[in-house]
Amino acid sequence: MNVGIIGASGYGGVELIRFLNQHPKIESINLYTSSEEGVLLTNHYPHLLNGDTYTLRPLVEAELSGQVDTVFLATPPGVSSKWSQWLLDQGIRVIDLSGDLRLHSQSIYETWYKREAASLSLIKQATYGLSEWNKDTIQSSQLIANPGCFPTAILLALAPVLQAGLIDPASIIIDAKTGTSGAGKSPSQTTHFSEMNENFKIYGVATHKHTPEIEQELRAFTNEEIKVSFQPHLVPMVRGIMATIYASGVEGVTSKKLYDCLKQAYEHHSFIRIRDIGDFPQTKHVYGSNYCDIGVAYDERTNRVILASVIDNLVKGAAGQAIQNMNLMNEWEEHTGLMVLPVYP
Ligand SMILES: NC(=O)C1=CN([C@@H]2O[C@H](COP(=O)(O)OP(=O)(O)OC[C@H]3O[C@@H](n4cnc5c(N)ncnc54)[C@H](OP(=O)(O)O)[C@@H]3O)[C@@H](O)[C@H]2O)C=CC1
Ligand SMILES: CC(=O)N[C@@H](CCC(=O)OP(=O)(O)O)C(=O)O
Repeated sequence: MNVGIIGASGYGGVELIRFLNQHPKIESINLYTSSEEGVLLTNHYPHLLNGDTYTLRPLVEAELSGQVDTVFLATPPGVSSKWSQWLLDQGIRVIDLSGDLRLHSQSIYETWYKREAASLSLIKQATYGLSEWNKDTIQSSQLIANPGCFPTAILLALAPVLQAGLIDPASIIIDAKTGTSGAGKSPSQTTHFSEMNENFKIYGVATHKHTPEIEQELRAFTNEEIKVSFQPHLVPMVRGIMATIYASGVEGVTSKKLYDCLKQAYEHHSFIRIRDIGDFPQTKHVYGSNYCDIGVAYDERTNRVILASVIDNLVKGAAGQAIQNMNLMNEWEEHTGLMVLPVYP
């Protein structure tokens, strides 16, 4: 299969190349740029040199038409709304890593993203690509809205226990930490070394754009309106997300019940690893891989359920899940090209 990456020179794009390069079903990887036509990507990223120099191609219709079967959009907000419909009309499948098509409601998108939403007809064609939960709809879809990095870690941990009715949906508090690569490749005052080293920052207080995405998708597991307190923090590391989730337990809940519920939900999903009771994951346990590791405990003293979920934001939170979705769309084994162990230490 021939794939294209729009936004290939960004962090998500480069991570897509790392995995697609060793994917057995991929014949060619075509890279597109809106600003650096003809430049060799390996000038920016020498780590990619393996005989292939990866020339960036201009982002114009003639360069895409007939050249690619599937396109990954690893681009800032607004690009997907501009390109997706044209690509679909050419019979090209689209996997969008941006947040443009994840929210069903245009007005909710405009409130949280502070920009114009994509057309309703485009939004309606998109399937939310949480691979472990939406396999059937992903398989029959031409357009995937790849989940945000925080929602991926959070939904994977919460979905089973909410569906099983083990926690009170009205009591969810999510305290999340992320590395700086989540902000993309462009330098900024917020993320540069002197600001981030030996520092820990709260941001997007009660306003983060992943809040409505989490709430929208949680509704699918409870059939009721849920509001969550979601609070991200930037920590001095490059990759990784840890979401620590607190919720009140329902009567009779135990650590064992919670563990059994998670274990059973992911019995047939090789990328989700549930830790034994009392054992909690760290971001380094998933670094560079498509795994999501989840630990759980019940604190009887406070009636609080505590879940900790870790992913690599660039892999399971972006490029890895996007490739997992490509695999599902093509009915290939979902782990094709993705089974690498985390880098450790
Ligand atoms: N980083 C992460 O951990 C995650 C990111 N995402 C989402 O994935 C998307 C990409 O993120 P990331 O790779 O980090 O971002 P980067 O800023 O690192 O890269 C984005 C790339 O998009 C291209 N681009 C910029 N403007 C345009 C345009 N108008 N038209 C076409 N291409 C454009 C640029 O390449 P060029 O100038 O060559 O065109 C740039 O390299 C974003 O929507 C982000 O929110 C989702 C989950 C996790
Ligand atoms: C550190 C940092 O800034 N992280 C980004 C998350 C990246 C992401 O998943 O963004 P999209 O929803 O746009 O795809 C943020 O908090 O906005």
